[in-house]
Amino acid sequence: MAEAIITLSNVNIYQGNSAVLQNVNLTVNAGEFVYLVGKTGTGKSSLLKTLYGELTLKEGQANVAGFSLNGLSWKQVPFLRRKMGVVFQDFQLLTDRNVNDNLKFVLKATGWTDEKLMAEKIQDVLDKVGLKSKGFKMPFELSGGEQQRIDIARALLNSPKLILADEPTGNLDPETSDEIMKLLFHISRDFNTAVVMATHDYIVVNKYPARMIRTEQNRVIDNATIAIQ
Ligand SMILES: Nc1ncnc2c1ncn2[C@@H]1O[C@H](COP(=O)(O)OP(=O)(O)OP(=O)(O)O)[C@@H](O)[C@H]1O
Repeated sequence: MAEAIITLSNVNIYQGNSAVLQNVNLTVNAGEFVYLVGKTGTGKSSLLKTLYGELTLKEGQANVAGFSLNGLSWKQVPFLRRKMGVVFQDFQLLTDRNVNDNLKFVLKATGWTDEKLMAEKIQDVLDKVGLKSKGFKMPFELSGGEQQRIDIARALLNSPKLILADEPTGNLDPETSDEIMKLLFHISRDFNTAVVMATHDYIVVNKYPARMIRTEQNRVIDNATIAIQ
């Protein structure tokens, strides 16, 4: 049987007192690639924030990467985050240190101490994103696409079962978007990592078809089609 990485049952998501999404039922399995689409303000980010513990789950049952979100305390959130990688459109590397040291900073912050193991892990993730030779580059020496790859490498540091990506191609030209999409599909397929990617980029969605869920009128619609958008 497929391993479920995300299971939401009868989940209601709020921003303040307003209900953004109601009665969300969703299962995402290991290695699955899922687009999250929907008009602006319909709750894509709120759903992702619930999944990574930024928005507290108030109603319903949720399990993400082996963690129950029911009654999850703020203290436990960092442990949940270590089980997933989160990729943002506007992630900034620390500008005062090279790529290796940026990645090492994240490893140390998530409890790694062994210098040799950290160096090996950094090489491993840079290799996975095709940037093995760029470890000594400073952030300003990297293109936008390379910076986004480093962000994906960062997300891979703790060998996550799940990657949540919020508009990862939002700032990129079409050719670079292609590279990032190929990389995300490769990660999902070859490392059995589930990827949930929020996007407005229908060129990308058309070119790289996958399961699609859509936020609309306080609901999440599974197996959505593009035509209705
Ligand atoms: N921090 C917040 N406090 C109060 N309301 C919020 C907050 N963040 C979002 N909202 C509201 O929640 C609703 C859903 O917003 P959300 O950001 O999840 O939508 P989205 O689909 O991700 O939009 P976009 O495509 O523009 O990123 C909107 O009505 C928004 O105004």
